[in-house]
Amino acid sequence: MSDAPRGPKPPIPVTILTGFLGSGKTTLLNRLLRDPEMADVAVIINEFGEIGIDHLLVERSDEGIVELSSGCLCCTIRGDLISTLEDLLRGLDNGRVSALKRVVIETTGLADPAPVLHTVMLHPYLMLRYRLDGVITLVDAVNGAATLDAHEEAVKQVAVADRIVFTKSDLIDGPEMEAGFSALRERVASLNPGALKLDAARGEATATSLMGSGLYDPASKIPDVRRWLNEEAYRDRTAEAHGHGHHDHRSGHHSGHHHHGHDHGHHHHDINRHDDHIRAFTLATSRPISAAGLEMFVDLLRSAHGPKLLRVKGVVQIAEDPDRPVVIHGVQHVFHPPATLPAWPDDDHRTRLVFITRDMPEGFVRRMFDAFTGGLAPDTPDKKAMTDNPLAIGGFSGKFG
Ligand SMILES: Nc1nc2c(ncn2[C@@H]2O[C@H](COP(=O)(O)OP(=O)(O)OP(=O)(O)O)[C@@H](O)[C@H]2O)c(=O)[nH]1
Repeated sequence: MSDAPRGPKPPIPVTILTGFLGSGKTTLLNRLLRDPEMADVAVIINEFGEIGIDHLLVERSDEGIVELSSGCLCCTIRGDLISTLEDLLRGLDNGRVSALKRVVIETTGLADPAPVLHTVMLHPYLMLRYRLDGVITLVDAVNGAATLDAHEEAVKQVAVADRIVFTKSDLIDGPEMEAGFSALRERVASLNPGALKLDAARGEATATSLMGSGLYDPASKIPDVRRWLNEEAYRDRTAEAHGHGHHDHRSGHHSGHHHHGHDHGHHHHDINRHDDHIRAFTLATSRPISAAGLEMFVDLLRSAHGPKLLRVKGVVQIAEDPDRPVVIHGVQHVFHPPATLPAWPDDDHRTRLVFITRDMPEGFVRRMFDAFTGGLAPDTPDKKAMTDNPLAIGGFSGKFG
């Protein structure tokens, strides 16, 4: 009965909002929900987290979906996340929900964000209708360092992010706190060089800057691979690590030598710091890989090393079809089905991948990729041996996980 075109509808982008307990997720959401940009966006929050949103609700509804005066839809998770996402689709399909531009899912503070991502990306039906756009992670400017020290999940939340928002920086007062915050920003940047960093107190955490961090910006026809990967940031970090010093992007703070923080870092001498397990690096090569080789590389990464992969994204040049790049996008062992772009967005046709890993060294990933592009170093096992037994690779001493 409707005039709507038949055939599959384009997938709805999903944004994950994460951040440790009390990092300010509800506060930020409350502010975002007043933004006209958030019209036709559905926000899914946990029952526990809804206190701060209550005063925005214009009506209650039995379905658990309410429309705010800004046009934003708000749902609380009544059953599980899957049924909430299905309810939204049902509402859209039967016209009860007039439009659904995007879904934002607020995760509980303690959570490892991966299971939420898995719910969306591995569900056979939901993955056809929803697509992961990006992950926003909130980091408390005052308590963030202690949280990163104490909780591995917090480190993971930072590592998987596309956008990082520093909250409560308005509470930073005096040189000691300034130094602590400066060290925290430095630490977050080395955990995740590519994510855009925003400061809530400076008004930077707007709907426009937070949403649409994925490759497919509905506003632009040509995917902005450069912006999405931001691999320059990874290279800058590597250069800094080799002694080029760092520049502080926050205006008025150029000293840059605060970050030793001996008096704040109780865990300074703790060799087991969670951060030390994390590596952020890029892999770029002008050697194309066969379609089958890429599939095996991704399969091997995912099946044997999934828990060690926090985030992987990039574009890959395929030997059989070098003019159309394949997009790779994975969070731990969950990968989006590879998508083929109609053309390269610019003159750079090299394979470019960015990785954030835990206990998986750069050299290991590089050798594994090289094995599938035929660029094997003479002293490494050949790719047959590797696919037969991925543990045979030199320098790797992990176990299947
Ligand atoms: N000064 C200041 N306080 C903030 C800011 N953001 C949040 N808060 C306060 O921090 C506390 C926790 O904020 P919430 O927004 O409830 O944090 P949350 O991440 O939703 O917390 P959980 O749902 O418990 O995980 C509240 O008292 C907020 O008022 C900020 O940018 N500046």
